[in-house]
Amino acid sequence: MIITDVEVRVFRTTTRRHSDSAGHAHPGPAHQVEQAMLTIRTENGDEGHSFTAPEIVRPHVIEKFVKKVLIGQDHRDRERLWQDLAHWQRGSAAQLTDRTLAVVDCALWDLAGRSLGQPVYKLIGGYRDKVLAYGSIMCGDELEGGLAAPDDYGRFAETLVKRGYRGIKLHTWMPPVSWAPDVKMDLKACAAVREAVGPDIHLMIDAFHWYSRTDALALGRGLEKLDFDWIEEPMDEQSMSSYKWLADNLDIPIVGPESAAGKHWHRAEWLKAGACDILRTGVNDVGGITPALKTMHLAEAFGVECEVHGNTAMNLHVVAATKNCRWYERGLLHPFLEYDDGFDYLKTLSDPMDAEGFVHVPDRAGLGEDIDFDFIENNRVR
Ligand SMILES: O=C(O)[C@H](O)[C@@H](O)[C@@H](O)C(=O)NO
Ligand SMILES: [Mg+2]
Repeated sequence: MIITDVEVRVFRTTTRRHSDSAGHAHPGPAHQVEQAMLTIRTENGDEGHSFTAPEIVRPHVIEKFVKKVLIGQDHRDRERLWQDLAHWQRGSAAQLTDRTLAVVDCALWDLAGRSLGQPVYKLIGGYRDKVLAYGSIMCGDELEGGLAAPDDYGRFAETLVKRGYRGIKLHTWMPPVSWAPDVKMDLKACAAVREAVGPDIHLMIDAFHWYSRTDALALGRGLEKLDFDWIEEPMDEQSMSSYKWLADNLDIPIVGPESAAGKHWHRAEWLKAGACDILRTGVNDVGGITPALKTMHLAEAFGVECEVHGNTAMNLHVVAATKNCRWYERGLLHPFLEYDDGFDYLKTLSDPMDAEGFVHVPDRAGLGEDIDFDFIENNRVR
């Protein structure tokens, strides 16, 4: 049970996802990027693994913080280990981020599951073994035949419904797209999708994240006419009072916060302030599965649903172990990409979706990621 080692393996993986100057993903030519696998090992050889960007687990962070907290400790003491790392953040000169807490916490949960031969959601306390997914479409672009016009979104939405999705979320156009942001164009894309899929498919929007209150109000009012389920992150989430104002002025549910710092503590303040109608959490956003569960339970105590941000196994296990969440966010999707091709370092998908739109939680131990260790070793760079 005692942690004896923390190891980072950095390897090359091929992807067609490219980030723009605002960090949003778009399709492009296949290229190689570096990925890191964090491994936490115990005295009896049990291991837990989790994946992240190499800079999140760079040597300074691992040697100065992670190893100092973990080595010599009982790996089952996830709550104390998480609290110890979280308390060190304040004095870390902003070097110990929520992303690092998240990857360490996920590897500890994976270790617990693998050592006991149980899926993580069953260790937490399973609620379901499958969940409806919404297709989370990439931000708009200026690619011919991509997501460059409202009808492109409509056509793509039709293919997603044929694939089995019962919910679709649009990320509309944002800078650096030359003419974005544009509320009217956002509403045209949403109208084209509603027209294309009909009244029974659930629709949501994740809009430009820095609209003014009046722009966000105009967008929300337009979405109410299109019977959208929710509006997400249309303004800077650092202004909680703006979201309180928007929620007071709109009927369509407001979902948030996704990107605001402060983990479950700040999300408690959003609920107390009435700044959202549906809360939001995400394993990477709040620092792990441990705080994501705290957020889910906090929302449940207020009778509030909490939607989980992001795909991958870590978020799927949170959704599978909680009741007050309707969807799994499967994405990001684009007409030029085949999401079901997965990752070259995983042998099978962590979030397989059937033709009825249900994602099934793999019945594999830990987070259930079917890791291709040979691929990682053969493509390892350090
Ligand atoms: O680039 C972003 O803002 C996020 O990756 C976004 O596209 C997506 O993850 C999201 O916000 N989902 O709700
Ligand atoms: Mg979002």
